[in-house]
Amino acid sequence: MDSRLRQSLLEKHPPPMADVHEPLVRRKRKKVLVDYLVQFRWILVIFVVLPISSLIYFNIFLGDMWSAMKSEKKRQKQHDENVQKVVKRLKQRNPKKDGLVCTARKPWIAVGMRNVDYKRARHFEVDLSSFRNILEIDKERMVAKVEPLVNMGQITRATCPMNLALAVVAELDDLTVGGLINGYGIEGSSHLYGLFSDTVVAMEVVLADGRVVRATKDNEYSDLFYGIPWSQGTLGFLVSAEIKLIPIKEYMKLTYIPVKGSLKEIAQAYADSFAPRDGDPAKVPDFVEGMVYTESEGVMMTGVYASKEEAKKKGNKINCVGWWFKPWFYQHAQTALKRGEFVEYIPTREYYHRHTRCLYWEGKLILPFGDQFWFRFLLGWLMPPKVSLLKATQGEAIRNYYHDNHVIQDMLVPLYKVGDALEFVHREMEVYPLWLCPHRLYKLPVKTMVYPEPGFEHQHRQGDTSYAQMFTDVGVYYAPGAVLRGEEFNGAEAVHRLEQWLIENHSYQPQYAVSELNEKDFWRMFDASHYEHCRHKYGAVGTFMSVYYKSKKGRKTEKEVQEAEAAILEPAYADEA
Ligand SMILES: NC(=O)C1=CN([C@@H]2O[C@H](COP(=O)(O)OP(=O)(O)OC[C@H]3O[C@@H](n4cnc5c(N)ncnc54)[C@H](OP(=O)(O)O)[C@@H]3O)[C@@H](O)[C@H]2O)C=CC1
Ligand SMILES: C=C(/C=C/[C@@H](C)[C@H]1CC[C@H]2C3=CC=C4C[C@@H](O)CC[C@]4(C)[C@H]3CC[C@]12C)C(C)C
Repeated sequence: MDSRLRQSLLEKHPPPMADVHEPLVRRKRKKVLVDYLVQFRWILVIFVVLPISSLIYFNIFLGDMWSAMKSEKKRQKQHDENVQKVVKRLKQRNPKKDGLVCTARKPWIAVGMRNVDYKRARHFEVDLSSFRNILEIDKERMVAKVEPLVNMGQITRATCPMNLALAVVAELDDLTVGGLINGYGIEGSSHLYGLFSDTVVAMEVVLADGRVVRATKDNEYSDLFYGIPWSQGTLGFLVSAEIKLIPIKEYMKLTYIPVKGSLKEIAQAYADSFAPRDGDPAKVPDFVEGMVYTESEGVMMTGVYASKEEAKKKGNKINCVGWWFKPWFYQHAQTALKRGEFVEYIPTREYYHRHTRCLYWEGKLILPFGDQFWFRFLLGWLMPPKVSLLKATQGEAIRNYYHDNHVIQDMLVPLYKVGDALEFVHREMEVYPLWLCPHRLYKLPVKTMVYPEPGFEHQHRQGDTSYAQMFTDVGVYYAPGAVLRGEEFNGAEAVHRLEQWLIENHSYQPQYAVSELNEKDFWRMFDASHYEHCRHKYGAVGTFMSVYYKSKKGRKTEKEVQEAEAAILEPAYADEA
């Protein structure tokens, strides 16, 4: 059918949403200045962002080396002194005139997408910038004790040479332990270990009244321990965390499995790649991720740790994906669609950070020729641009462009609903590639902000166990099909529909993303009961901002700031004060 005729028919008789499997047909959109700013952003990126990024990376590298050279005892001593500075700073706050408390980390430095508007309104900052040391690597307890600003690049550099790693190593080098615990963190090992916060053994927290406590699963602060993940730093300041380590080997033996079929079939092949239907644990890989390239093509990747002896055996292919001139990882994986299934050995640390160089596939939009051979060879060593510098140089126009004409969202959905989620995204957004990464969602002794579906354990669905439901992060990052075709797209509306879909399907959206949720819907998605219990019990109300206030999109008005500050006066809170 002629596309104009189809469009006018669709406008006159819009089909009911639930039946539509085809993406919506939309009107053409006129190009405006910001389209050109985005199109030619590469000029600024090449001449300003990339050179400064590499200087910053080098500087940070020297800082990490400097920190590593200090003795463990010295690092611990400095840590204790810095904790006392946090306590002192909190005590300086005058609740009558100072704003509510948050960290002093600048909005553009954080990796997330939300605008962090609460740091642009009245607030009281506590500087945690000196908390960037690995305090101890305890090989006997298999635990790493680290400060919250330790990042993923730093930790893998320290642990991989010892054949150890955090059980969940979030992918981008710049992600910090503090952000991953107070928010969410995930990687291809989360089908075994859960989210980043599930791998934490103990947290050292400074509470609103200046008390310093160590919370674990089973001590008197266990409620705080379970309350902190997803709380966005609204219960207290995390000043160190003890995190589970696992033994690893030098290489990841990675199998690339091409899949062709409908989105539902791709979802099934993805589930089969890591959750064997017969439940045989020997068939569960150490690592897994899926990439969906079109509505009918995907590649599933499963990894198993391998020793260097095995990797170097004759006939095995070693691929050092971390070299600057190598093809971008998502494009390399895509070749499986033409080549068929193949296996290769990737050095483990390079594997952990495989999407860093091209920021998943977002790098393609920022530097359209960044994936070309000549660029990779000549300038690839400068990649990636630092997310913080991209944010610092993007200006209001590009920032809004990303909200209106781009999607950066994750949908955390039960595994058996992945097919539905893929169809939803295809229909509403047509974003490709999509990232699939499974994670366990544990049944905990308390109902935390995110929790498995009630009664899931009686359904015996693929991937589930009696103690955890298998979920999947469907990562939706890139320009939607409509935008690529020059058609109209309303990012805010699309995100709103996505969030409603998530709520209706017992699914979650990480709070680093831009959200359109109002307060009522926020608390329909997340459970408030345990969080509120901790807010009251640990005196956070009236000192720390609330998690919805932090997650809410848009500049804060003076009225909103005052309301947030006045929360302590509300009767429910006043009783406890
Ligand atoms: N692979 C993955 O898992 C990925 C995860 N992400 C997301 O990025 C975020 C991490 O980004 P990053 O820049 O490291 O973190 P951020 O600085 O963005 O911190 C995230 C939140 O955690 C709070 N927070 C951070 N440190 C502390 C602390 N020591 N004590 C109390 N609260 C704290 C921050 O509070 P405040 O606002 O007061 O500063 C903020 O609300 C995560 O939340 C994650 O969702 C993004 C990409 C990939
Ligand atoms: C959640 C995951 C990964 C997410 C990444 C793909 C995104 C996380 C933060 C994103 C970005 C932040 C700020 C930006 C500045 C803009 O001017 C351009 C885009 C971007 C670089 C943007 C790009 C995507 C992210 C890196 C995991 C769980 C997979």
